[in-house]
Amino acid sequence: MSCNGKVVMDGNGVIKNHKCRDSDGLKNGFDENSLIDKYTFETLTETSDYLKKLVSIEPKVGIICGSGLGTLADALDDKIAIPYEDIPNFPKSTVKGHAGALVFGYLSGVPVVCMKGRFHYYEGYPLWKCAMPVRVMKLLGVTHLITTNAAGGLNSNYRVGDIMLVKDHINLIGLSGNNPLQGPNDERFGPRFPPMAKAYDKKLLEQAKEFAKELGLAKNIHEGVYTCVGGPNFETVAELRMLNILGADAVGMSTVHEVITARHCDLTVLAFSLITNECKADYNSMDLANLEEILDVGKMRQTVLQKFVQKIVKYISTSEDLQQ
Ligand SMILES: O=P(O)(O)O[C@H]1O[C@H](CO)[C@@H](O)[C@H]1O
Ligand code: HPA
Repeated sequence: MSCNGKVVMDGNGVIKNHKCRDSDGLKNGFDENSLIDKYTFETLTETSDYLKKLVSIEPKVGIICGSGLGTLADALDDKIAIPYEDIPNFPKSTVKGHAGALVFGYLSGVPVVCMKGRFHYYEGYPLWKCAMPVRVMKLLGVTHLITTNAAGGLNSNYRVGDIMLVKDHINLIGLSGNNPLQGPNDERFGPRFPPMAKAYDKKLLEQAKEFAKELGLAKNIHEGVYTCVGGPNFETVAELRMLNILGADAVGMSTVHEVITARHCDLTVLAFSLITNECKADYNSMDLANLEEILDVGKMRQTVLQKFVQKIVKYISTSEDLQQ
């Protein structure tokens, strides 16, 4: 039975024509937008094998470029960029500020792969699809993930242009029952119940803080809690107040599902947010977040962030105790 866009229910409210109700399970007949992971290990191996044949670079570090941060990929030497639309099983980027290419190359002499453009839940992709490139990175041989984002600053000490190293997250979408790991678990990726209490590598975070100071960012560097909302609308004042109470320091619409997927398959993770707007939980505030401003802040910080990431990648490649 196929899914033709019209949902047909039986008398008990059970969907009859949905592909994911078929008996052939994970491999075939799955609805594209099912909440449950459809990419099998074999499907993702097909994707990584395609890339391995095309590119001889064997990346050690994966980098995900946040909104307005695509220029992180421009700093690579000997770049090879492959548009997402040419990669088997890859979704496509649909948001301004996210170019849509996988870029292989070298940073400080270290082989890396960059996602120049990520996938967001609000684009209509289920979380497992948003996060699938992380598993492809793992299959390519990546051991460390650096994931970046543009985020609104909830912490009243944060200013536009500051950088927040993510020390922890609140998975708002996950707590309400939507998680990229939902569905049957394939142990070849990782365990059924992965711990998430130490998702962000402490040593890498401390070192990144030192690098930020060396780059003159001592007053601009923070560590804090990131929370991911579904978007695409920015938050209401009441929602911002709630996020403050929950203990979040920055809010965005990405990253958390990538980190969960990365930790599930045992990648070491560093994440940072570029604070692109200050979230004022005040009905009289005239500051309303908008994409153009967010992208401008990315431009303003592009050179220093390229240097920052370069230093981190070099450290990863040389630090004995971070080797996996
Ligand atoms: O998280 P990244 O991809 O950096 O993008 C952030 O910026 C966009 C809002 O302008 C949202 O997509 C938000 O998540
Ligand atoms: N809210 C959600 N996502 C964001 C924001 C914000 O204020 N700024 C950048 N991404």
